[in-house]
Amino acid sequence: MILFGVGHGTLWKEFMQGVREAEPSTKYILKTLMKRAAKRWKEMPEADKAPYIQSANEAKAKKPKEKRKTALPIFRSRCSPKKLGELNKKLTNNQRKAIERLGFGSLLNVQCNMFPRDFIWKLVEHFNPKTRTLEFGRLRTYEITTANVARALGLKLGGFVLDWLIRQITMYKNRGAKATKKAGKIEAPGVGGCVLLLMLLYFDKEPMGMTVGQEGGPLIECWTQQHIQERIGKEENLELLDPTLSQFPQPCLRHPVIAIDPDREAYEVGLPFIRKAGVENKINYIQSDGMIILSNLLSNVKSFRTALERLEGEFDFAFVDADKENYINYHELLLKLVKVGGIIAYDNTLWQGRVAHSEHEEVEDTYRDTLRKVNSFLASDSRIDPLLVSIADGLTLCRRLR
Ligand SMILES: C[S@@+](CC[C@H](N)C(=O)[O-])C[C@H]1O[C@@H](n2cnc3c(N)ncnc32)[C@H](O)[C@@H]1O
Repeated sequence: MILFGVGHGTLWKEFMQGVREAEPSTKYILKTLMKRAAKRWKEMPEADKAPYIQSANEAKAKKPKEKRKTALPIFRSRCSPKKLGELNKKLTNNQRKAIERLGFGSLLNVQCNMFPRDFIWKLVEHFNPKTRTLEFGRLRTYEITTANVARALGLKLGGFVLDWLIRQITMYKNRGAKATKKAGKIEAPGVGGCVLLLMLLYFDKEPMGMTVGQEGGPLIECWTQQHIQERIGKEENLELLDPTLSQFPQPCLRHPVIAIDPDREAYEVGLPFIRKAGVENKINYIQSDGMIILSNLLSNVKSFRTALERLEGEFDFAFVDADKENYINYHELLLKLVKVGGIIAYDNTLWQGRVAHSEHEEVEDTYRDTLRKVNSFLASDSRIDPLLVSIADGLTLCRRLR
């Protein structure tokens, strides 16, 4: 919208005042008013525009633009139907024919220019590359076959695409979905392969009343952005969107157990005991970096919004036993997620007694200083009532006061 592109707050105010005075009983919707204001701006002689532009520029110079806080993406992917669509538009006829001859003609007709990252990430989390199935608890599993892939992408054979996808997701899971630092910036972990495919196949197997692609044509040619939005909307209505919540029986919804660790094997060490205790269905393991997940739970990322509404201030207890350098950062996020009166526990706060060594005593590990800082920070934080319990390696229990 031109009007706001140049920042004419003053013009808008004047315009609104004029509308209110001249048409006091008219109720316009904002969009209509904005269109009218934009038209007026367009028709205004340049000389009349000048003072508005000047005042907008002055206001801009006075107020430095605040950096928009966006949540860290959960994962990076090079899979982009939008870019593919843009590329397709630039192809010559000969190039298109060559692509068709190679058997990839359906990719020239890709309809979905949308990549719902959170949703796809959840499907990646639920995809078991060993069994080639999307697993949502024991009762909902969908096997992905090469024939499914071939149909979804309109290929003669889907084996190589599926093998590639499985290899990439296996690597992502084995590597540990850990954020990396590049040029001082935290980067979300990357997943290779055609991950969009997982979503199209899942929709095909769980259409939730939609008939897109049921004629049998390539799914990639059938699913448009509108279809995808509608289908995801249905998932939201059924409260299935967030697997964090969907896997729990109703009475546990308010208090799910979320276990975060980038190392799946570490989680699998405990799994037999979890199974023996019969509580596997109450634990949602997320293979990822703690900071990424906690900050996303508190962000406005669309599909996490449901989780936020339910989870902010809803946790009774949090246990932190990883990534000591981030304890203080976790603390800030956990103070939002854990309810007032709830407990946040930090492990290893005595660090085998080394935190009590004198300042000048030589020690060969960096965690001593880190944990000393953590201990002083917690001891002086008025939002909590901390208690350092001298069991095992030291466990600090913090009760949230406000
Ligand atoms: C000391 S072990 C935890 C042991 C577990 N709490 C227990 O008592 O059996 C530390 C774990 O933290 C995990 N970890 C390391 N960095 C992490 C991070 N950034 N986010 C989440 N977990 C992380 C490691 O993979 C490792 O499994």
